[in-house]
Amino acid sequence: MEMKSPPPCPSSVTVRRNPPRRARPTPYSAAPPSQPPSSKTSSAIRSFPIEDILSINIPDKPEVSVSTEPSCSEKLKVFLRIRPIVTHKVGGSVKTGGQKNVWPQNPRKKDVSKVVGRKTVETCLKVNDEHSVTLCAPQSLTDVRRTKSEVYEGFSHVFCDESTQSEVYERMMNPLVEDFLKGKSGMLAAMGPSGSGKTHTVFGSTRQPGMVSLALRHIFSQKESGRSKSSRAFYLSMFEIYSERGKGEKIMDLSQEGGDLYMQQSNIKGLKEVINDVQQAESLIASGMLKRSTAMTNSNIQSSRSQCIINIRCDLDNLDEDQSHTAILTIVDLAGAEREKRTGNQGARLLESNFINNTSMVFGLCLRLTKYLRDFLEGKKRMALVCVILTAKPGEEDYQDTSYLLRQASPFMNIKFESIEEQPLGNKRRTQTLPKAEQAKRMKLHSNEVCMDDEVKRSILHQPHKGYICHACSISVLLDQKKTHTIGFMREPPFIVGTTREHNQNKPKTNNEPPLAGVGGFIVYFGCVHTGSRHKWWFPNDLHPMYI
Ligand SMILES: Nc1ncnc2c1ncn2[C@@H]1O[C@H](COP(=O)(O)OP(=O)(O)OP(=O)(O)O)[C@@H](O)[C@H]1O
Repeated sequence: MEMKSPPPCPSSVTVRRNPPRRARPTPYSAAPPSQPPSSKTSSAIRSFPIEDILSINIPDKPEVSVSTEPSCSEKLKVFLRIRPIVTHKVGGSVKTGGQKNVWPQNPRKKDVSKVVGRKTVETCLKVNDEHSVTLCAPQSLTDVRRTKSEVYEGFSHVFCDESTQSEVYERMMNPLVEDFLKGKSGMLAAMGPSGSGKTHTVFGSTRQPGMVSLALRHIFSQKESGRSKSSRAFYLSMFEIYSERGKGEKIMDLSQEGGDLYMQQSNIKGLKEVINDVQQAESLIASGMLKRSTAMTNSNIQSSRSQCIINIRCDLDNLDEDQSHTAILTIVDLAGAEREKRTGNQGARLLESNFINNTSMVFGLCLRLTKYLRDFLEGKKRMALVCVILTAKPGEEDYQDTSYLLRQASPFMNIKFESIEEQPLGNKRRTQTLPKAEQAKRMKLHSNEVCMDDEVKRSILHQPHKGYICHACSISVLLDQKKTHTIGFMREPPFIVGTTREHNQNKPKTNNEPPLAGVGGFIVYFGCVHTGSRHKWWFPNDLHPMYI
């Protein structure tokens, strides 16, 4: 009898790196009320690293009304752009990587190997479809470490190496700009390893303008067509965050006469904003690019050595409704993550690399925490769309960089956040349709805030420190069972939005500190971007522990 031979062993196994998973819900229970508050409680809260974020200068009064419509959940948009393989000669050998002002002829082959010049270059990244890629380990690694190929899926869109700037713009940037023109803020951040095409995507070149130029042209073409009743004024600023020899970080205004900037309460002071027309805006970008710190590294002939941030601000005045509103479109070109081994950086360059890697990592972490920190990441910008474009290098020798990027970004795909729709400018505020009982519960955090009706206001005035709920973001200050003591803040899912400071003075200094002479306590700071208010709340030590 003829024996059938078993099927050959696959040389590589496909692993789905980011299968759709349900996040475990955050436990919704507080510590037992009987448990006395300890220093442990306050220190746990104090370790929540958002002190800086909370000091964002939020305007006292919101500029637009916020509806009480149920919020809808939105996904962080993550795009992947694969750079074409470029070869250049370094010391007689052909290397893949970035080369200044050399535009490769994109090969038409969709195979995993690409013919560049006379040399065949293996690629490590294969596009499966619009939303997924397979990362294939090079032969050398599969032999030694039995490294498997991995599928990464869930991207909003994968741009292959042949994609043009205008294709990327249409799919990724255009929705952001359209929303921005309607008064919604948004952010695009480009992240990826050094030399992967972040700066190319964001700024491009004269022949291939990038997202910033295309967005400006789009914005000004709308402005000139004067299609709405609103009057709009646009402003543009460009600055970089860099580190000199790894010592601290500095901010530099990249406008022509701009110099060093400094932070004041998380606001950048002295940043110049210009704009009248698209030419002026583009010349600011061009001169900013010349000023930006760049250097030659092994990965990129003109590598960005700073995080560059461009803000396009739009002040909308609705002539009919006598309302004004500000929206900001932020575009971030992050410096590329670098592996020391690959860049061969030393001395000052190495210190710079450490700074870049650290800030990129922190940015990555912030994005992972977006579902919690989104409000703070956005600062005063409401209802922002956040997009990330990952740029990847597909060369065989780029495997490690690309693998790191995809692994780091994989959790981004699952980030969802609650978005609360703003009413479009010019619409009258919706009237409250909530049941009376519910309305009574909805007390405001500050007596001078707007989304509060008179009934609620009266109840607050009578109980000025009992606990309030913000309509828009449902951050609430909880009361204990007798409704006489504040025991914490919560939200859906519950989380603390504040930081604490020991406060043992007998006599409170402000109205927010209830006059409980002789009782020590601590203060919780928190902010609400929807109502535009910052709050400070005092907790006596002998009250119930807080929700964490
Ligand atoms: N899609 C693309 N098409 C053609 N050339 C590209 C593309 N992406 C990048 N390049 C070229 O590759 C080189 C490196 O790109 P770029 O400087 O944009 O990388 P980067 O990610 O910003 O690097 P760094 O983080 O070091 O600043 C440049 O010469 C750029 O022109």
